[in-house]
Amino acid sequence: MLTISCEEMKSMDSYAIKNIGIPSIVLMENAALKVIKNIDLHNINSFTIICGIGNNGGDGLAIARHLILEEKYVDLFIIGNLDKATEDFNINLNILKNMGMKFTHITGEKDLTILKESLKRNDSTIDSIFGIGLTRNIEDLYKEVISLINSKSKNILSIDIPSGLDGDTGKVLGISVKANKTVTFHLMKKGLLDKEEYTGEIIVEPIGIPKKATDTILKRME
Ligand SMILES: NC(=O)C1=CN([C@@H]2O[C@H](COP(=O)(O)OP(=O)(O)OC[C@H]3O[C@@H](n4cnc5c(N)ncnc54)[C@H](O)[C@@H]3O)[C@@H](O)[C@H]2O)[C@@H](O)CC1
Ligand SMILES: [K+]
Repeated sequence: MLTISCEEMKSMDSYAIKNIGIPSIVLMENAALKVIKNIDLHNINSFTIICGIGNNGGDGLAIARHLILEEKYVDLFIIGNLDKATEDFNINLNILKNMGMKFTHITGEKDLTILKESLKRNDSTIDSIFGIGLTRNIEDLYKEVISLINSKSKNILSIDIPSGLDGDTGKVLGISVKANKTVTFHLMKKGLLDKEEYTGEIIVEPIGIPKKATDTILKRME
């Protein structure tokens, strides 16, 4: 099976956006719908969704929106500096705000208590903290959040990459989510191979990046 690096994924993303003209928000929406497709909506009715402030978090916000439209119960948590959020994250956060969706911004211990209760109560946890943008060891509040996710969740679904796993080497950067299932976008990432303990079942879902983008980048990086 073809596996790619985070760098190659970023290049394919940006080729599709810049050279082919697919708006990045379209790719994000496609990604969200592919995750929804892999959720058993007949048996899972309540979700705790934890979002970072990058595009992995943006995926989580779009997923939250579609679950709400499916009349599911969603507790939404965001961790990170909202002033540094990406454009696509903000588009999806703005939509949720306009829909009247409340969220807990995790900034301290009291928010961790709210998170813990949510994780214990709900059927499923969706990990949308970090994807291919994880660059360094996870520390502090992020570490506490991931530890709670691992210890209190009934079932964990990771978006693109279990948060904490290096997408290229598979190394655990301080701590990593231990998912039951990971839905990764476009192509298999090198770092997910043989990491069952952290990825759980891996599902690879195309998100609308044309073959021309993939082939161009693979040729460039030969
Ligand atoms: N149009 C697109 O670009 C698409 C992107 N997608 C999603 O976007 C993800 C990549 O998004 P980003 O590149 O924004 O990055 P991430 O969302 O993976 O990372 C978020 C942010 O975390 C910060 N960070 C990294 N390591 C950290 C650490 N140890 N502690 C605290 N903060 C840390 C980084 O500054 C980064 O901005 C993919 O994994 C995928 O889920 C998908 O929606 C497909 C489309
Ligand atoms: K993730």
